[in-house]
Amino acid sequence: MTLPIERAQTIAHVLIEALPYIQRFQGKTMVIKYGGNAMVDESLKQGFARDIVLMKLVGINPVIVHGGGPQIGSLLKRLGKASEFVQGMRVTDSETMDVVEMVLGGLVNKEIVNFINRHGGSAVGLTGKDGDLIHARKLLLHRGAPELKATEIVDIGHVGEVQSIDPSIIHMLVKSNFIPVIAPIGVGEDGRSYNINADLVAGKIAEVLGAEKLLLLTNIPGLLDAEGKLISELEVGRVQRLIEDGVISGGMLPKIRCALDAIQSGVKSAHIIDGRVEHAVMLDLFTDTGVGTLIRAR
Ligand SMILES: Nc1ncnc2c1ncn2[C@@H]1O[C@H](COP(=O)(O)OP(=O)(O)O)[C@@H](O)[C@H]1O
Ligand SMILES: CC(=O)N[C@@H](CCC(=O)OP(=O)(O)O)C(=O)O
Repeated sequence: MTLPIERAQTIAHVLIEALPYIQRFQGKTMVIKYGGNAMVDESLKQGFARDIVLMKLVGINPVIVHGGGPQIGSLLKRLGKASEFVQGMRVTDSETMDVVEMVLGGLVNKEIVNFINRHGGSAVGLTGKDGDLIHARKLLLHRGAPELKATEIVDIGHVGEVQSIDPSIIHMLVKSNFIPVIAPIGVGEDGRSYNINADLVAGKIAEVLGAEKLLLLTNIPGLLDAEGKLISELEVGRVQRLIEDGVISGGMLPKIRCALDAIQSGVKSAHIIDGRVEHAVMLDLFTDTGVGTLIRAR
């Protein structure tokens, strides 16, 4: 079957327009955080898988870190357990930790791996335990006002923060043309598992790999201001005020913090984008300003 000439010309134009971006990003690493809220339906998941396979095919190295908060929440609910969050972090007792490991390291991780492989890629799923990838320590959250020296430490159980990353396994996989798909579970010095917010893991992995971009796919068009309008480029100096005024809250807090840390540590830019938009990854990659909120070093 041959394509009508107009259709073939359109395809040729699109490919030519993508060429400078492909040339610019060839050989570069992009860390993509695929949030649980962005994994909403089959066609979006397939579109995501296709974007990742295409990226790899044109010589860009995608490294995926995924979440799965809503998926953990729904299994907990079926087990009769409520989800509780403090500053965007899930309170994680031992029973919840088992569920987190099952859902993130098992169901969600393997679903993403499977989708990518079904679309022609070669994905390999890992948790932070595999290849000793993510070393974690217990996260101590402070509640209160530090300027009043009135902070109180809140214990939220088996929740971790990244202590260090050993990227050897990622380098090995990327060199052999595999696409790493990483679940945000870390291991402590005592061998215990820690539940880590996926944004924080993605940020640290982007730092350690010296990634070109950190893409954070979520379920909102980007960072919104007090009026609900999209902030298309975030000035770093504005962040503290937005947090103090309560404009940035909940799950957006770790996202903004990790994006800022990443760009301060050498990642060229971080983008918060709407994973519910079809081919969000391609749209961001192959346009100058991208879609959603751009955060970049000055
Ligand atoms: N200023 C803000 N702009 C956009 N979203 C915000 C803001 N403050 C809080 N949020 C919340 O953060 C959520 C995204 O974080 P989260 O639910 O953890 O997403 P994900 O599962 O994709 O990591 C948004 O859906 C929104 O409810
Ligand atoms: C400590 C903590 O909150 N961990 C998260 C890990 C998953 C995650 O981050 O998923 P999303 O990116 O889909 O929100 C959780 O248990 O929900």
